[in-house]
Amino acid sequence: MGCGKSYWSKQLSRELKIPVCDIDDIIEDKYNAKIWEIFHAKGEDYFREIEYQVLQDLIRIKNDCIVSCGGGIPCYNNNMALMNVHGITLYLKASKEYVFNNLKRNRERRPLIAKLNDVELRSFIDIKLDERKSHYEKAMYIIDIDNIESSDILKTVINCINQHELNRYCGDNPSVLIQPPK
Ligand SMILES: Nc1ncnc2c1ncn2[C@@H]1O[C@H](COP(=O)(O)OP(=O)(O)OP(=O)(O)O)[C@@H](O)[C@H]1O
Ligand SMILES: O=C(O)C1=C[C@@H](O)[C@@H](O)[C@H](O)C1
Ligand SMILES: [Mg+2]
Repeated sequence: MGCGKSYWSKQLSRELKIPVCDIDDIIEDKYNAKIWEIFHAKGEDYFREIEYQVLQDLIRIKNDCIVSCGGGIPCYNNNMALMNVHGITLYLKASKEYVFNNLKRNRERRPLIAKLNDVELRSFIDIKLDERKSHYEKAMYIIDIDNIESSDILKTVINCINQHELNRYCGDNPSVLIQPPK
């Protein structure tokens, strides 16, 4: 939630030349409405259902892409398990202060925090991150972004993906790892 998934996934997409699918953006395009408008008109339960549908659509299409999920996705339905089965999942773990600094700007675009003042926003982040922690931590990789220079975050994400692919390729035959290039 607010840790920079949308921001970093776009950078990652440019770097790896793999398309990015930001689930919030897909929903806004598909329903021709802003996320906050959907929340206001139809409520949160409806929004969680369409998030789930869009995630399933992305899985069905099976194109290689970088998916930036909404902050709530891992905590509803069986979304986290689905993402773990069908992709490589990374949690950009950020402290409450880091998230506050990201979210205090443009909060009107996020329906869950639009009407909160700074004190209320801090309290919301405090409660939500505690509530969501166990879901977020089911990701395959956890990157502690508070302790990484901003200029190194992308590199760390790419290293994680490469390492994952290498392990998957090698399976239980680690000798592949040490073969020199032909
Ligand atoms: N490294 C960064 N440098 C500058 N701005 C950043 C950085 N990371 C995040 N931001 C800004 O912080 C805000 C929150 O980031 P972003 O929207 O990417 O978070 P998110 O994890 O996608 O949130 P959500 O869970 O709501 O989808 C945005 O305004 C974004 O531009
Ligand atoms: O943390 C959340 O629950 C949300 C995060 C955003 O990505 C949007 O999906 C929406 O504002 C809800
Ligand atoms: Mg986002």
